[in-house]
Amino acid sequence: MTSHIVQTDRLSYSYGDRPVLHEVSLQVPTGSVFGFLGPNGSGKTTTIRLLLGLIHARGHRIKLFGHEIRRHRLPILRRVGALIETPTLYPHLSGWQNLEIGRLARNAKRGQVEKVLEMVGLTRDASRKVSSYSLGMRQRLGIALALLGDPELLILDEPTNGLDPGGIREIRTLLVGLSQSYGKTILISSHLLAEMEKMVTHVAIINAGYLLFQGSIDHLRADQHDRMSDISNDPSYAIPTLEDIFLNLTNPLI
Ligand SMILES: Nc1ncnc2c1ncn2[C@@H]1O[C@H](COP(=O)(O)OP(=O)(O)OP(=O)(O)O)[C@@H](O)[C@H]1O
Repeated sequence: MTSHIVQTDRLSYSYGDRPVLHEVSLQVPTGSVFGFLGPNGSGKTTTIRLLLGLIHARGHRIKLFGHEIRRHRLPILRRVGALIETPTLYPHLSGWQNLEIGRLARNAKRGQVEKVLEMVGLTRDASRKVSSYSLGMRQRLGIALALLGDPELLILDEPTNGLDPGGIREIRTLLVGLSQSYGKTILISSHLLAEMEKMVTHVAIINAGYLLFQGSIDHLRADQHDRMSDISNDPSYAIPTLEDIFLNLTNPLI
């Protein structure tokens, strides 16, 4: 098993003549819950689309599971489950039926539907029409779709967008459970720093297409705590929150 499940090497990308990513070298540790954090428009979705082979950056090597996506796209993508913002669901069908369609499309084993329903806590609601689901339940169903085929890596782009605090908490509990009980590596993009802080083990912080930091959240906190205590000359400076750190990285005081 490779120690980094996702690796990019100075990845840059432009839409036409407009550069939006600048030499981003991401390293996502296997087994981590990796928060890919940055404000709107910072380049998170573009990076994720590149990782999934949906768009291509000429001359760049992107590796998933240690293999280059461009050369081994299909076998790699079989090991990845992805959800980009809101899932495409059939509202007039039940949760179970939506998953069965997904299972057939992915050629996943029988029994997978029941398994993923249980993983996301939707077993009791499986026979209800999706049109009667809350937004949070729809997102969980989207994650269940991504889990069909038992992928080792889940890539979720802003999965909590539009959810109320209860819905966000449900997704957080679900993702922590998927990591701890099922050993999934989860790459999750978000601009909700306070929320991410409660669930991630590692972070990458991106702003305007530049990667400002990546590493474990403990490392980030310790590093920034030292920097901020130096600046304030007060060693008892409180442990900074991710929001403090983000502001400090994007508007450095020194
Ligand atoms: N298809 C496209 N054509 C041209 N420019 C694009 C396209 N998609 C995104 N962009 C631009 O690229 C930049 C990065 O966008 P991207 O969607 O990757 O950021 P993001 O961090 O995911 O933001 P958000 O959270 O708003 O989705 C933005 O300036 C955006 O306007």
